[in-house]
Amino acid sequence: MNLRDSLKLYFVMGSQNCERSPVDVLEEALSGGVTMFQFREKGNRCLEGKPMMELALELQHVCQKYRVPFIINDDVELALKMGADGVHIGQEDESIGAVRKKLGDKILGISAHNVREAQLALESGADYLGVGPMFQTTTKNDCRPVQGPKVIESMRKMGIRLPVVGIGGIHSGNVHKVMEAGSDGVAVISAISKHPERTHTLFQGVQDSLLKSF
Ligand SMILES: Cc1ncc(COP(=O)(O)OP(=O)(O)O)c(N)n1
Ligand SMILES: Cc1ncsc1CCOP(=O)(O)O
Ligand SMILES: [Mg+2]
Repeated sequence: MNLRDSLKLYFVMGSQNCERSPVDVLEEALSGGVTMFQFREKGNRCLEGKPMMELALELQHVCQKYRVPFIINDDVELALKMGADGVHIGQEDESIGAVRKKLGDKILGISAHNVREAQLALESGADYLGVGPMFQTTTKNDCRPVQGPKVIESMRKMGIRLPVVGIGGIHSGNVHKVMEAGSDGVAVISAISKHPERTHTLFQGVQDSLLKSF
């Protein structure tokens, strides 16, 4: 699968986001249509040290079973140590160019909140952009103000063709707005971690929007 297709339904999750076993949640999500996974063990009640590493390895194993890319949030050294498929970093994390050098040809995702950040990420070697927050979310404490799907529209208008996923407050009722703005897919935490059975409706929403755009 190429990267644009892998980004259709991108599940981001850590144990702090789950009300049940994260391994079971991921397994259900993957069987429900998730196309890419990011391990984001961060915030209140998150695991550290050996328990974090053990969980990461278990989740990586599940992704390998479903042949879905396994991405690590923030921690480039952990990603290299584990042989993960890539890393996602934000504007407050390590410099994009330095991370690209360390990663070689592994997948590098960058958070972008506006056209300028998107352009810089593109020039520094990003493979895809995570753009948000699209809508109000309570999942990330230090979230930037809501940008809305319009920011993806403006990136496209300015000629940025890099694969893009919208993130933040996305659920099956608003996924079409993100896709109609020109996104290749959506990245979600709570819409799946709290309700893995809704994965099908989200995936269907992405597929319907892609079909309509042809
Ligand atoms: C796909 C995707 N997009 C954006 C983010 C947010 O990254 P960042 O701004 O670095 O914030 P944290 O997730 O590290 O808190 C993401 N993780 N994934
Ligand atoms: C990690 C992240 N980055 C921007 S918003 C967000 C949280 C997304 O969580 P949810 O899908 O539950 O709104
Ligand atoms: Mg980060």
